[in-house]
Amino acid sequence: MKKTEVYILSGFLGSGKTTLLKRLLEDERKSARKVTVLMNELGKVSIDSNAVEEDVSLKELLGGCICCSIQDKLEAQLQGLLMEEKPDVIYIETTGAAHPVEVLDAILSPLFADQLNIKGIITTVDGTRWKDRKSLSPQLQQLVLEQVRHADFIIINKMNDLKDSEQAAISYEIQAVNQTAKCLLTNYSQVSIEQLRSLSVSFEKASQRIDINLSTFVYQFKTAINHTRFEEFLKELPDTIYRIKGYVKFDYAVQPFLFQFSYGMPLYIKEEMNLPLNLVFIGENIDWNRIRKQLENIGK
Ligand SMILES: Nc1nc2c(ncn2[C@@H]2O[C@H](COP(=O)(O)OP(=O)(O)OP(=O)(O)O)[C@@H](O)[C@H]2O)c(=O)[nH]1
Repeated sequence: MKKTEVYILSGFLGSGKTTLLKRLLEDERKSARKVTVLMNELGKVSIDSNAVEEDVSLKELLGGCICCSIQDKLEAQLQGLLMEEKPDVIYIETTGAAHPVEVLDAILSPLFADQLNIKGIITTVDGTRWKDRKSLSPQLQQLVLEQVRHADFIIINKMNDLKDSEQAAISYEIQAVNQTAKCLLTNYSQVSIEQLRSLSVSFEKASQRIDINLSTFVYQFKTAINHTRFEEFLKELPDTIYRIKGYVKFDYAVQPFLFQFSYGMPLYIKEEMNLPLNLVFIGENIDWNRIRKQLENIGK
């Protein structure tokens, strides 16, 4: 089955995400790909949705940030989308206040993780804002840093507003924060879809690499497992596994459990339906082959 490409557009408020989206949609119009845009804004009314022409399917998630309050809604919407529209590509424009790891977490539902090819996180940076970022609150400074740190492609925008020496200093600083991402200095998010599609750091490939920032991994248990052995496995996990979610079945119960794991804390909720026993992992610099072997041992 052909997987749907997903691009997450991240970046601080006003850094050029919508400008980038418009540009990419122009490019997509020349291709025959079926495109869907998921737009997430904090307010109840969308401001940017008129950036998208009528022939592109647009789903809006209003009234909250993908990563916090409307995660379930997003999951339902994505599921509907994949079943009914089967797009070739989905662009997700996040609010400028979203943390990229949380956004990734929100779209990686164990229900359809194996239908998506998450190509990566593209972060736009306003060059002047970056230069003056010390004037932001510590929390926002941290957010801007995280958006850069977890990106696979970084677009440093508003270059013309900066002197040559400032441009050099900013790109040096940004590359020091994230050494693996491709970095481009531009005006008005001038980047082509070909440049993005060539993103070598597709998350699928990432699961085989260990020198990368953030990567994901999906594992499916074929049978019910021993709960104690599973708990032992969790205790030994590296603390750079930020998140696991999915469904597990234990040998003492007929029904499966919805399993959630973050910051070392497991949570199990009884599930009435039998669902595929997919587990989705998100982590940083993880040897997923090792994790896979450990899981295979539990399943024996
Ligand atoms: N001078 C200059 N302005 C730019 C550039 N890129 C984008 N802008 C302008 O900056 C403003 C914000 O750009 P958007 O693309 O809406 O930014 P955004 O990240 O989607 O903003 P939010 O939706 O608020 O998070 C708009 O007025 C753009 O026209 C650039 O390279 N140079």
